[in-house]
Amino acid sequence: MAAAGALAAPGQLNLTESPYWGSRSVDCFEKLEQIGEGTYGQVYMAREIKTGEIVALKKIRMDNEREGFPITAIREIKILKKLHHENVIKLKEIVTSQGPEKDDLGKPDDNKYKGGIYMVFEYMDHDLTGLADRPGIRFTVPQIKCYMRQLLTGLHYCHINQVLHRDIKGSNLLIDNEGNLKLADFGLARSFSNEHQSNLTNRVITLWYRPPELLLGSTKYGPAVDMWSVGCIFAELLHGKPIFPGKDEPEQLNKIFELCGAPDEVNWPGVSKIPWYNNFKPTRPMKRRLREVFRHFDRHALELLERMLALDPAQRISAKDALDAEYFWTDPPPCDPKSLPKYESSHEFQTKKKRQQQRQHEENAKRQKLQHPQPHSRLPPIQQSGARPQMRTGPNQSMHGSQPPVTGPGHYGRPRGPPVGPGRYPSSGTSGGYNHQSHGGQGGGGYGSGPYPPQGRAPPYPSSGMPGGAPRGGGSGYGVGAPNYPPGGPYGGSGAGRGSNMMGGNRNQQYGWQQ
Ligand SMILES: Nc1ncnc2c1ncn2[C@@H]1O[C@H](COP(=O)(O)OP(=O)(O)OP(=O)(O)O)[C@@H](O)[C@H]1O
Repeated sequence: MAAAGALAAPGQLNLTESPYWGSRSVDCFEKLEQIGEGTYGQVYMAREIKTGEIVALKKIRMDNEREGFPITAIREIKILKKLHHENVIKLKEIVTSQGPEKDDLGKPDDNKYKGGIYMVFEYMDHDLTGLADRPGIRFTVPQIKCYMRQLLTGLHYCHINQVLHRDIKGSNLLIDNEGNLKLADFGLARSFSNEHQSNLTNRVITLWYRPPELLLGSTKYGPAVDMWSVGCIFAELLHGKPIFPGKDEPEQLNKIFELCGAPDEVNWPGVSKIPWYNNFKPTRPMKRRLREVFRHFDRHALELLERMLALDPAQRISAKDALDAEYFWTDPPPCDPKSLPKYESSHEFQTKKKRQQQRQHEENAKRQKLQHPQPHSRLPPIQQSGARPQMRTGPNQSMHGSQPPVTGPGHYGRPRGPPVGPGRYPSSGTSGGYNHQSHGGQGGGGYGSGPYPPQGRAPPYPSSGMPGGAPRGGGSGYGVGAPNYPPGGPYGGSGAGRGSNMMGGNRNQQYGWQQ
């Protein structure tokens, strides 16, 4: 049974501690390269000197000394010490650095005299975002089923152990070269209780994966919030690009309503009592269009997606029930993780960096060209007496005088920053709308134009993208019936929040979800 491996009685947590916890120095490890840059610190690939084992070291950022040890790190350590499952990242130990830390060249770094704390994790070769960003990657249906099943199994384990992850997204799903997928980054996770629902913050989960109940201001919520994010990832795997790439909270809600319909007391009993419902409820009817927009998906995939993307969290499918869905039990079956192809490591940080370097390189080449103009190699050379068009001037120029196209800004092009708040989100340009229909003159999806909730308890959403200022024409841009995305189409290969998509090279690529 798919779910069997995940089952563990609630409360049955392994609390055995490693004898090493906190007692060893980071000098027991040799840093090899940086593989991640998160909100809460850098992540390095490192080798344990004694054993040669490769691990990931996550440095806990202690920028703000006065606030002491960051609460996110305390939570992450506390929770990970309890969770032991093959689809949850393993925290092996905590190590410290006492005195001056060394910089990348091995010299003491003057700014780092305070000492540091590192979490030592098992090393994973990829994160899903980085893997999917590799050129030429194309996930097959059995592969998608395999990843989805592992994601759901890991999440089911968290949920029965009363842990909400609260930041499910591609870069937090780590994959090794044995095809194992593990949930990582429990910095926003927390325990919950089914009996006593206490108030929790609604400013969690990266915007594109954040469910409507949080966007509407709910502070009493449960595992269903993670299942919404899983639905977004599932749809992204099938569709080939993010389905709700909002640039701020109002736009995010608009995108959700355009696809999933507007919430009301009929489809979501109790919605009108959610704090910000009146501020954000659409002023015009919006039908649920998921089945229509994604009609090219496999029937069982669509059925499952419908249940993951239920607006009402009470009606949203649980991880356990999702594992029992027909989708996983009909042909083609999920593949064996071990049969998955092995790739050189790819983390979002590295793919972003490579893209940045490529862009830099192109800019330099352009600058060089401006300084030393040369005839355009694609145009017939201007005939000058005795002059021959210059061809290659250096190793950085291709035969044709042009560089391979860059697929827009880095994938998940949002700046790093707190996982909540507009600064973190893609700053622009994901407008577009469904490509087979226009919601003539909708001007932003018809939110009520009433006053926005005041700051404080109310949504601190910026006014951009709100009624009047909301992005016109939506922005979801679902390629109905067409699994590949023509360049310059409504999604315009670049300029969007993320140039390429989570699940494969770029937007023009075709994915293996069609049978
Ligand atoms: N165990 C690991 N093995 C390999 N790579 C890892 C590991 N843990 C983290 N990474 C890489 O580092 C990145 C950042 O890690 P993580 O998400 O834990 O940090 P964070 O500071 O919480 O980041 P964020 O701001 O995205 O929430 C991941 O996306 C992944 O690419």
